[in-house]
Amino acid sequence: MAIETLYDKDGSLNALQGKTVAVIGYGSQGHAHAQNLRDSGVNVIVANRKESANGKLAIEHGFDPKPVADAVKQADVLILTLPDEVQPDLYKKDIEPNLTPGMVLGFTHGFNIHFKTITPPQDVDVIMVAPKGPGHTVRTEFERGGGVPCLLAVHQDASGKAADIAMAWAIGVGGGRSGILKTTFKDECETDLFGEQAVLCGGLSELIKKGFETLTEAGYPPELAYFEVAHELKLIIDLIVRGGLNYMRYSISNTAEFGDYHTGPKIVTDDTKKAMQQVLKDIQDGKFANRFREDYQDGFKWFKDQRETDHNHPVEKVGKELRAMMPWIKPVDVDKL
Ligand SMILES: NC(=O)C1=CN([C@@H]2O[C@H](COP(=O)(O)OP(=O)(O)OC[C@H]3O[C@@H](n4cnc5c(N)ncnc54)[C@H](OP(=O)(O)O)[C@@H]3O)[C@@H](O)[C@H]2O)C=CC1
Ligand SMILES: CC(=O)[C@](C)(O)C(=O)O
Ligand SMILES: [Mg+2]
Ligand SMILES: [Mg+2]
Repeated sequence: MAIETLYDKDGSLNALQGKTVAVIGYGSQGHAHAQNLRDSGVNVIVANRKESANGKLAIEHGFDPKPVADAVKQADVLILTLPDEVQPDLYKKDIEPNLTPGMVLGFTHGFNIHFKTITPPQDVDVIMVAPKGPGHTVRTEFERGGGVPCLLAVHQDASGKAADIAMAWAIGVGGGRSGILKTTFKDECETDLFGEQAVLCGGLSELIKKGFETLTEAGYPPELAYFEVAHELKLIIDLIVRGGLNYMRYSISNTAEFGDYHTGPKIVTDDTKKAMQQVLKDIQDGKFANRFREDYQDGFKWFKDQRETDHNHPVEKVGKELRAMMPWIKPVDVDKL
């Protein structure tokens, strides 16, 4: 079913003029929304712990990070860019008590509204602008004159202006340059969880790790394996981003294209698609959300164990060494962030 796609010409920043927007959480998404909106002429304040790396970065970027409750008291529009697992408790403690009629509660992912772990009062607007890209690229694309496509949704329209405010927000962060899709909190939440688990992050990480392990366990050098199954991915993805699978296949050799069709379905099989359908079902029925919350209540023990194991995967070690030899890609050592 076709979806309405909007661009800069379909809206304006007017609905945010004269308003104070508080970005709550200066992390991956928050630092981008705060700076992009400020660059777009919006009055932005930031809430974050001053002493953390993100708090210090906010100060470096010219903001004065405030405690959450203080920022809420000074704002007309709130943009919650806190971790999904943190939002419910912080909402109860610092946000809900300071909400006043006519305020706007904005999210960048529908998780807590969709799974009803946050239920706002009826007299505020509840909107979402969810970029279809990592927060750091929301900033870098904006800086280079582009923009990351965004999903836009209105969950509650107490003011009658919720859609205009959401559009001004989406335009202000650069979404109107590449496309703003009008959707619902439910569809954004379920498709985003599915995409990040089955394809973008979960599926892709396992493909890289198992491809690397297959080659190195067969005796090929780790450097060769890294370049083959990890580094070259961006070059392939860039072709797909510019011209779809067809352009990627146009650009690669006949040998590779033949192998693409010949072997692809053996790796990502019909059983893989059945597993994807089960993943989607577990998302839709809340099973994943419950698992995520349970582990959070348990101090994210399982999550931290997984993170530690993969942090030390051999592909990460050899990759760090090889990336350090390529200064033009601006290599990042996550251990130094
Ligand atoms: N990461 C991404 O690319 C995307 C994220 N989203 C959504 O954006 C939202 C934010 O995610 P993301 O940007 O990844 O989050 P991050 O983990 O990158 O940043 C979270 C920020 O919240 C702050 N924070 C955490 N706890 C508290 C607290 N108790 N009091 C004050 N500040 C706190 C952190 O500050 P401190 O540094 O002090 O801990 C940090 O600056 C989520 O809803 C996510 O689903 C949507 C699309 C993509
Ligand atoms: C970057 C993004 O879109 C994700 C994967 O959904 C996220 O970080 O939550
Ligand atoms: Mg996403
Ligand atoms: Mg996500």
